[in-house]
Amino acid sequence: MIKIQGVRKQYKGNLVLNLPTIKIETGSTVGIVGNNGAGKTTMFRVILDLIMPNDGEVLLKDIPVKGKDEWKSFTSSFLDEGFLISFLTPDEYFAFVGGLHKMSPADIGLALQRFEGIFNDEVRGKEKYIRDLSKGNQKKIGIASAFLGNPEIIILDEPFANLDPSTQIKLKRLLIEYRNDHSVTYLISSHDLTHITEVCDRIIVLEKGEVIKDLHTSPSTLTELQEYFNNG
Ligand SMILES: Nc1ncnc2c1ncn2[C@@H]1O[C@H](COP(=O)(O)OP(=O)(O)OP(=O)(O)O)[C@@H](O)[C@H]1O
Repeated sequence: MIKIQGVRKQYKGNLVLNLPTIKIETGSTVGIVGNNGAGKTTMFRVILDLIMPNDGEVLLKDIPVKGKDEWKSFTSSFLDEGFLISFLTPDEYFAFVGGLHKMSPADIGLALQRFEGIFNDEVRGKEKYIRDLSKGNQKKIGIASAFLGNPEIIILDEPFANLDPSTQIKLKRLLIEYRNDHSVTYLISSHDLTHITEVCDRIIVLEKGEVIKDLHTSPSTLTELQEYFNNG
């Protein structure tokens, strides 16, 4: 269970996030949508204790993220390329992240097998540094790394952005298949309403830091979201 309790974040007096109590059940897949500047990334950064809220708190499996470390062993994320180590090759980076989870090279290889289709022979076994890869391939490395170590909570900020259409479809399938095989809670932001409604069972719409809608996905959700953003 993820509990977000009255989180507010201000920058220079501007309130950019003003969340009510939000409870996210274990095993659910929650999509966060909203126009540019709505507060999606800020929300993820607060959840991951990368920035401090002015008010409120976040608990992951009842552990407050602020001041505790225990939640880090079951929570993983990829928000942006800043998470990568650009002077490593992809394999060196996977070894580094896998090492943090005490995974053997064989276990890392096994865990990455499900990403082979997504990597499309452009990521593993290459002697190129991450900094020299395309934005899309960098994103693939970050997303794949977030799945190392069997995390229980995975937070992905705009995972479909910068990926080619076939990779987006493969990623969508992978997210669903992984969820079917493992007990995982996802928090995923996206500007792609079709992908997000296909993958998520609950969708939260943010606007100027406020929750505008909190929907359980149904056959009418995509139309409802399209109408909402059409009128925005
Ligand atoms: N470090 C910062 N200093 C000042 N303002 C910030 C800072 N970080 C974020 N903001 C502001 O907070 C608001 C929310 O930004 P955030 O990046 O969370 O939005 P977002 O929904 O992720 O947007 P996008 O879809 O463009 O990625 C924006 O108005 C942004 O300018």
